[in-house]
Amino acid sequence: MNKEKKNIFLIGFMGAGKSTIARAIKQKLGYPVVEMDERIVKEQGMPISKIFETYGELYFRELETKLIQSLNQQEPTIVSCGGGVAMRQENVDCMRDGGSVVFLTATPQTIYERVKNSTDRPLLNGHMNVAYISELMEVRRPKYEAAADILVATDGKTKEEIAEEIIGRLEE
Ligand SMILES: Nc1ncnc2c1ncn2[C@@H]1O[C@H](COP(=O)(O)OP(=O)(O)O)[C@@H](O)[C@H]1O
Ligand SMILES: O=C(O)C1=C[C@@H](OP(=O)(O)O)[C@@H](O)[C@H](O)C1
Ligand SMILES: [Mg+2]
Repeated sequence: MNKEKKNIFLIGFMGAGKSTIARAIKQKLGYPVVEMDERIVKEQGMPISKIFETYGELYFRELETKLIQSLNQQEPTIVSCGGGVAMRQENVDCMRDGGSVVFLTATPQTIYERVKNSTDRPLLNGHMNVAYISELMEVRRPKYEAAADILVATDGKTKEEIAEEIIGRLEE
């Protein structure tokens, strides 16, 4: 692993497993995890859906940018990004400066199965179906791909398998 690039940023669509895999990598490497959504929820004192509802999406996006720019680079950290973080070039520049960027993928069907009961992903409110997930994923895919150092498919793999694959590929 490149010692200058200490952090591991997990990016990808909602439900790709960023939060889950961040914890699985922590189990293996012992690095602390920054869960971006969780930090923002704590700081704002309300769930993501409430932040969107009260202040709008742009406000949330600004909070994401501020947070990613403030991340402590002193010790290696695993960063579980929100699914929209890689859509802003300034966020991507910041991630690429501070670490390795890992794009987790899953098919729209897999994503749907993973998030269908979720009530705190406001972008999917009223659109909880495979067709919409597929459409939004295609819009976002070029940005995820451009931001990433490596791409790891997650369909049909356990979190431990995915974590090991990521660690192995980053060590190459
Ligand atoms: N590899 C996997 N296999 C099966 N279920 C998974 C896998 N990765 C994540 N999940 C499940 O999918 C849901 C969404 O995962 P999460 O980590 O919250 O995704 P993200 O942070 O990318 O939105 C959770 O219920 C999680 O347990
Ligand atoms: O893709 C997005 O734009 C978002 C993804 C969510 O995080 P997860 O990817 O962890 O669901 C959360 O940050 C917010 O609802 C917006
Ligand atoms: Mg998450």
